[in-house]
Amino acid sequence: SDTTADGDTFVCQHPPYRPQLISTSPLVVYLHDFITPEERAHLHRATNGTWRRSAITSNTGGARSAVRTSQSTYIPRDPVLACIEDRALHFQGEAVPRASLEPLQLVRYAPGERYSFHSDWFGNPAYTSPAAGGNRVTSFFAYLYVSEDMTGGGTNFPMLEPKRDAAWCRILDCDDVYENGVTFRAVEGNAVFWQNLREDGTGDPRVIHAGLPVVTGEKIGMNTWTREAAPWTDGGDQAYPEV
Ligand SMILES: O=C(O)CCC(=O)C(=O)O
Ligand SMILES: [Fe+2]
Repeated sequence: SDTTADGDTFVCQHPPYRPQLISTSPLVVYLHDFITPEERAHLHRATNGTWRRSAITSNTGGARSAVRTSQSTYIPRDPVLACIEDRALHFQGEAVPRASLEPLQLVRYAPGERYSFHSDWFGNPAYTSPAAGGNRVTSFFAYLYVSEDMTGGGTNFPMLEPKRDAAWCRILDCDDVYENGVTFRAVEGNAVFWQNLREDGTGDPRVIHAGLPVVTGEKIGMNTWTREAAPWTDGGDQAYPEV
């Protein structure tokens, strides 16, 4: 067991999360119960007072933009974050070094806030040198907190083939029109995993997506990005990039 900054005793126990294949090309996998209630509660508490207006490196070089109107924060790595990192690395086969994980980024949306269509991979080579970490190979976006009254706030992938079987409607927005592709509902504890880069290392345009506007309530999510290179030091406090 280990102790977090707020004095909790925490034992890293990976939940029996359940994967569902959404698409093989591009690879998109939905993960049920990826973040435990205890982890979510801890992360929610730890964000208290640390939120700042979100920035975007890929489009604006770290500037604030109307494209992304949410608030973001980074929590220094603690036993809870390290446990989630272990899970994300394990999911990708253990060969991925921890130092290729960007510091986990939390993002919070109030009513009217959103992240317009974007790719998580960088199109600008200025951000993908080996020293900068290379490009973002994969993304996990996890729903950490969704208030009871939250409406809107899905994660939309317009290029993915929609699923029409009603069995999917618990996790996908089945009211959406066919042309909009796939919209994941924000369901606490669940996560979406996808591959950003094609085999040749170029960014895959089929995984563009948006955090749709939250209409009522509040949504908090978390990005876990795995980079091509491994510039981040293992453990310890690090300089957090503006992304
Ligand atoms: O809020 C969402 O649903 C998606 C957020 C996102 O795509 C990002 O932060 O890169
Ligand atoms: Fe994104």
